[in-house]
Amino acid sequence: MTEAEYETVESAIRRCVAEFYRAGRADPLLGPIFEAHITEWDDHLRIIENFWSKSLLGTDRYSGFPYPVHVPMPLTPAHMTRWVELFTAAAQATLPSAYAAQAIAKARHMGQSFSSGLFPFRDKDGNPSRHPG
Ligand code: HEM
Repeated sequence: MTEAEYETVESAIRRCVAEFYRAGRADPLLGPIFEAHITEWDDHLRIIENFWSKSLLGTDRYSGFPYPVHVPMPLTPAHMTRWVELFTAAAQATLPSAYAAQAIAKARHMGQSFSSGLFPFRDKDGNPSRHPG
């Protein structure tokens, strides 16, 4: 990949993250959780850009562990579904199509794997839940 191609994808990632959080902060379900947990927005956006840079371009800019930060948040399966929906729309609107497909597949997979950790029980209707019964 040339330097110019690489920078094209990096700048698309920046647009993707900005668009995702523009929509996410305005979303009635996700917005309050973002606002409650994120105080340093510039730092957070850099971390998320670095996460996608590593995922899509194989850079070494991210070295964290995303799952544990989500455990204390009051998340439900509906939050995960909405997150993946908004991310899918942002990725399709901003990333070159092959990268959008790769990012969306990664987000869906992480959504499933977070959910299996966060919602190990079934509620009375048989839906995944954080609590038994
Ligand atoms: C597939 C779904 C998700 C993915 C791929 C994802 C990805 C990430 C990543 C990579 C980080 C950075 C972790 C770090 O600091 O190293 C993060 C942090 C965060 N995520 Fe998610 N996330 C997902 C779902 C959600 C949902 C549903 C919410 C709720 C609105 C959420 C809210 C947050 C917040 C508030 C932080 C910052 C936490 C902190 O710095 O203390 N995420 N996420």
